[in-house]
Amino acid sequence: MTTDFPTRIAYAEARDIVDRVAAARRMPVQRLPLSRAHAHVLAQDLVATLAIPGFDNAAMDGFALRHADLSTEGEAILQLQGEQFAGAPAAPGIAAGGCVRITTGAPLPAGADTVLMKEHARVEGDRVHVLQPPAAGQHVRRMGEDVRPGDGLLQAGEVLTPSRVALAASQGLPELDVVRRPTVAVFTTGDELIEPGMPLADGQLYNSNREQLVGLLRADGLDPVAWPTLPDDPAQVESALRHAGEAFDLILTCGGVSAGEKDYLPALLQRRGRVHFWKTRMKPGMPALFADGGTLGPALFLCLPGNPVSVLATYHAFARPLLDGLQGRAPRSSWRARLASPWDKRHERLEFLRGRLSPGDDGTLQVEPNPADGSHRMRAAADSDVLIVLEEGARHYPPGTVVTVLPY
Ligand SMILES: Nc1nc2c(c(=O)[nH]1)N[C@H]1C(S)=C(S)[C@@H](COP(=O)(O)OP(=O)(O)OC[C@H]3O[C@@H](n4cnc5c(N)ncnc54)[C@H](O)[C@@H]3O)O[C@H]1N2
Ligand code: MOO
Repeated sequence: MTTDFPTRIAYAEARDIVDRVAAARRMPVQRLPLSRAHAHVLAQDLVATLAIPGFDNAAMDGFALRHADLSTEGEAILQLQGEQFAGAPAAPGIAAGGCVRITTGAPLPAGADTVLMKEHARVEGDRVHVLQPPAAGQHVRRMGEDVRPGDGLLQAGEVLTPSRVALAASQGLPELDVVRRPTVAVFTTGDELIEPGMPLADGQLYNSNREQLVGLLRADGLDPVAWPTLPDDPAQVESALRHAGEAFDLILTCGGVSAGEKDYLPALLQRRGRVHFWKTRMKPGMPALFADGGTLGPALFLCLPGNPVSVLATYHAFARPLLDGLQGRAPRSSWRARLASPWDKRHERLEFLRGRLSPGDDGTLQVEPNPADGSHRMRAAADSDVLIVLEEGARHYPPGTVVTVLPY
């Protein structure tokens, strides 16, 4: 069969296509209050306007003093001249030989340069005995030592972790420009599928991929909508996908994308959509198909194979990079580990094995491949915590080989 789209391509080629399409379909920017901006991809650079700390202040509860007053031989005794609490403007100043009671975060009174911890002092009336003299400048947090005005703080493309949202809050910003998250519709397909909780007849099995996909998407900060399972009926498949294709940014399907008599998705997307690629030289997940919706609507369609482990692998191989690209997310870090056991591939294709990560005796990460490598072996996926990426080409992997791992 001749096709007008790439097929049986290398994973790197498929990823290039995904990345290119995603970049051309970047999601719009929206301004959100901080409390709703969490976990979004930032769409602006953030430059500091405020110094943090905004003023010299105490790092400990105790007494603000002038270090020069401690230079006498023997135990210094200072005159208590007042109090300085957090939230009040800095006290006017300390006279020679004096000190001011101060709490953590309170501005340092003019002239003071050091804080004596409460535990290192003994107070008798208005006299403060210095039991353990602090070093010059000790327990003082200097204005601007963390952030200076003009510093670059955050960059577009970074994910807003709680610490980053907090950093924006510390600059007094009530809102941030973030990338709108893609809306995602999830479809499972196949007459054999039954929802958990319903009785199972001969030849049927429970739908496990829906929960898997919804969980993967939620863990990536998305809010997917799972549609009822599509029956193996081309008219119903077309109708449902057309409705979803008009309403969502991305349609994720699983099953019905291979060569079976009831695999209707490839023909439908060739007829009504524009296929970017179908079939990649990888295992599992070979039949995955990626397309523009065309007359099915403006959505992108990523059709994953039905086998549960293929869903896991293709989510990481294609869906996550696509979602990252649509949101302009900065590249994720790549993790590597040493194979704890040898592995021989039975083919040259790129392979995503399941494995369990553990710290090795020498402190480097080790990964133990799970021998149950069939794409229906869900239990092996549940017993594991990473996908092990074995590149296309090489087949023999001795123990100790450094491999890329994708944690899940
Ligand atoms: N002649 C060929 N046969 C197959 C090929 C091929 O190239 N030529 N590819 C094989 C590969 S590789 C895969 S992967 C599967 C993928 O097929 P489909 O995407 O069409 O998926 P289905 O046939 O619908 O389902 C496969 C398998 O997964 C089970 N399944 C489906 N959905 C769910 C779900 N939601 N929850 C749990 N399990 C599900 C389904 O019952 C099947 O057992 O095709 C090979 N065949
Ligand atoms: O490539 Mo299919 O996704 O293994 O069983």
